[in-house]
Amino acid sequence: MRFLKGHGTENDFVILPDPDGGVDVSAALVARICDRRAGIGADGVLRVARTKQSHEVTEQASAAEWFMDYRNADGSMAEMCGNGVRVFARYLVDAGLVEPPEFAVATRGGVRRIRVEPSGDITVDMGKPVVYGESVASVGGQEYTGLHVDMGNPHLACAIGDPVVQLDLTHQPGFDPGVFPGGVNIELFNPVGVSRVVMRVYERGSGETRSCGTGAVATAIAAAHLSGDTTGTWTVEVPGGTLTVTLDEDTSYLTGAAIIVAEGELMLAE
Ligand SMILES: N[C@@H](CCC[C@H](N)C(=O)O)C(=O)O
Repeated sequence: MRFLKGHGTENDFVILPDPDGGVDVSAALVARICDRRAGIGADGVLRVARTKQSHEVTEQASAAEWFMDYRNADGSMAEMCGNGVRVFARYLVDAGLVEPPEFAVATRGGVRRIRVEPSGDITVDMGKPVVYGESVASVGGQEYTGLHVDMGNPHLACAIGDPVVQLDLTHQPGFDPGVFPGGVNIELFNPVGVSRVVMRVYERGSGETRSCGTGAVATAIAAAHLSGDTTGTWTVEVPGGTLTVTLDEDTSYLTGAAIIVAEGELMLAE
């Protein structure tokens, strides 16, 4: 099986091109591929499928030719991945499968519009975040109140008073399973300037990662909420680099680098 490896601000993915729809990505196979010692190593897998061959895609989404079948490192499915869809887009462009600079990609969370910037960065229209109420995460015995934001996938974005660098994110943070029955991605951030935050994330199904695109938008929403804003541009510094999030009245945009670093033949099988 052919694969490629790519990342967006070091949120890394194995890409499995599957234009004919023959690749069966079981949870066990995904977990083996993502294993950083026994596999290739990644935060997730992006299967590149044709929308018309994908049963999970709605009628409306079939306007996009390609469907991002995203899996977390533990093999679980997620609705959306902001960095993943940008790396997916980079692959489609490099492979000549779409016409840049603007095209659409179908995801379980709906169709996402992509724009390749003159700089080479990739912007994705992430849709309008849905803000629910507050909830609480606990890390290392400390409780942090955050904002429950739905980006297609669930997030709890918590502002903390101290620098996020000192947090121990080697274990799953606590959260309210009554609010998040399907699990949640937890962002912890501290503001470091005007419209600028530093963020770390513990992702559902993948553990701590060096970046999370949907999490960066959820964090920008939470930071905007704290400063009484609803629109504007936020710089989100993550361990793997810097993302830019723009919020307007109708939608949100995520911009950053998306890079393919390798390709090869996968020897792992079912
Ligand atoms: N890293 C992603 C989010 C991937 C999915 C997430 N772990 C979930 O289960 O919802 C991003 O860049 O958005």
